[in-house]
Amino acid sequence: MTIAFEVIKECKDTRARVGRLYTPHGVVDTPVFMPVGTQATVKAMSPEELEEIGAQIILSNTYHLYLRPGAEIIKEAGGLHRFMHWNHPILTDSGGFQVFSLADLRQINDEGVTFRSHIDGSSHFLSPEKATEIQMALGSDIAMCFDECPPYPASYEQVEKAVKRTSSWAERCLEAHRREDQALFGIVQGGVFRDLRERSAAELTALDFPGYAIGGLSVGEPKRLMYEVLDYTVPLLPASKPRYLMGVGTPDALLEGVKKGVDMFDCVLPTRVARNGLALTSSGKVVVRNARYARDYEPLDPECDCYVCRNYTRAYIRHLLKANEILGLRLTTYHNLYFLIRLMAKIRTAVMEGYFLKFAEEFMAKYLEKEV
Ligand SMILES: CN(C)CCSCc1cc(N)cc2c(=O)[nH]c(N)nc12
Repeated sequence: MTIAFEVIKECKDTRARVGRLYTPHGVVDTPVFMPVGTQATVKAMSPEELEEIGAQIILSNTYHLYLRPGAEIIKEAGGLHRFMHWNHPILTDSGGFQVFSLADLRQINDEGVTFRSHIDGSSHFLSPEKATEIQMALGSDIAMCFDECPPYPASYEQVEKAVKRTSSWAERCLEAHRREDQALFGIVQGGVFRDLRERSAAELTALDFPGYAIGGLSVGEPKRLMYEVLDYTVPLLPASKPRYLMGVGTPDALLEGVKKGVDMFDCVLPTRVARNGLALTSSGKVVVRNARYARDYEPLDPECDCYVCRNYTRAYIRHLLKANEILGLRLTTYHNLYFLIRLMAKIRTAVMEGYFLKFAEEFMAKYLEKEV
């Protein structure tokens, strides 16, 4: 069995649950936030710092690694874990989303997708089989099916077509998948249309994947619409298998997602906003680049016990960011990742000890009390 999941504790007044995901590279306590390492690195962080922060599993991308350095090089290097010196679980996204969002799309048909590389304009073709082969070469613990994620908004017909393709491509990925030590997760599509979500979930759960992602959300739709879709989509997925909400998210969305029964999350937010000098704190967002912090000798978050908040001030980090010093990016990224990973640990404790709903309400009251 490449992957096993067990529910440890269910919340009595919400769908939240604490679980444990057993993978070839270690155990993951869920709910879990997965830092994104698109090009085989979580930007500005070393693997040792990720371990220090408490990262359990990271994400990487088929599309990017196929284009550069190429799956062959990573395979020759002994696989993605050896290549990037990360000896814990890795999940790779299939490239479906990136091809649609990054590449210069040439053609998409039932066979696959022809596109021009966003790096050098060279022409490429990705199919369910190829995306699966690349992930087998990378050797991630969890591979994702090659799916079609429609934009938002999208017409019913467009989303229906994407559901049909996603289901047919999922079967082809399953057919092509040959690695015993790698789990393949299905991705449910269906946009914001309930009947299409039901159809996609039914067709994918019939294929009996070891885990399921909810795709097609966090693509620009209003948050309340995402929550509405989650309310009726999560119950369609088997309770005994992990549920992964792709591309989410912010502290409020993580809490809502956990409340609605989601186990796994990924988002570029904490690393991306760090590069714009924005820190996540227990009282809300701190845009530490702002002049108001020039003489602020407090830590990014006075309530945070991370290495950065114990040793550096807002004034210093603001100086580094304004001076375009690399350490500024590193310190802000380190803190933002720690903040989200620590939030997930607090959530798991709250579910285990039966006060999750109270914890969520108190956290949100404080987090949104002011845009600092
Ligand atoms: C670094 N990230 C941008 C990539 C990781 S998560 C990407 C991602 C995000 C979102 N929102 C939806 C989807 C989706 O529907 N399908 C796939 N395959 N990936 C998705």
